[in-house]
Amino acid sequence: MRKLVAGNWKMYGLASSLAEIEALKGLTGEAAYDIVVCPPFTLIEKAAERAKDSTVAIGAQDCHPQISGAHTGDVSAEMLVDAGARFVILGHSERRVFHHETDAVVATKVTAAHTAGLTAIICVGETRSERGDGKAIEVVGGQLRASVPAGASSSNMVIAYEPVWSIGTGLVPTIEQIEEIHSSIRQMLEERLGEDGRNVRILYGGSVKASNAADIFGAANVDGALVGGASLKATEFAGIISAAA
Ligand SMILES: O=C(CO)COP(=O)(O)O
Repeated sequence: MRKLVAGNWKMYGLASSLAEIEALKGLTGEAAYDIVVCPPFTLIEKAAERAKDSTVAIGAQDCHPQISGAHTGDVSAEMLVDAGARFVILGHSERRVFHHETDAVVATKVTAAHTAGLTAIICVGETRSERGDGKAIEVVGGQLRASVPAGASSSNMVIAYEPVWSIGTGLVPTIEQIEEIHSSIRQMLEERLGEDGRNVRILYGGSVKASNAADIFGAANVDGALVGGASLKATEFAGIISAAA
């Protein structure tokens, strides 16, 4: 499967950071992979202009479940499309923790994203204590079943497995642990979507760097990466992308 490497800039990035996108455009000659950059809302339109006519796609990091309304400070999926986004990250653990987003809320947002024509990157992942209790597969399975709405398919959904304990910590699961979870996600997708479940890309996220990307991409059922910190530096991110070729 063609790999997808997505960068999640989180709450980092000013207009001056857009030079990173120029650097990535130079990489896309062979295009053996898809590249997505998800800057903060404020940079989406400018980022989309910079990425125009290249294979770098732009994504957002959240959207509101409704198409419009009296929701001060929120941004709808339709607005993201209007600004030039094609992807949106939904259900990231930082949204689940700091904004109390439940699986049900995530599912509603995914439906809103699909209605607007966006591809949703749906994040799931266990905490350190859940893994310690031997519940990683159960937790990830529960999140997946409840966060993926009707109408989701391989053409409008990507799954990102991001163990919470690995995000920003430098701790990375073993390849066996990654394969175990990714294969259970694949199985659930096939149960849910039939044959199309085989075509859904499953990304790994959590402390991915240029130095560990090749090993991670070599794991079974790993179809790319969702990269936080290392996506902020073009040379490091380019190293990760090259490992996907
Ligand atoms: O949360 C992440 C991507 O969404 C991962 O972050 P890091 O790559 O910084 O660990």
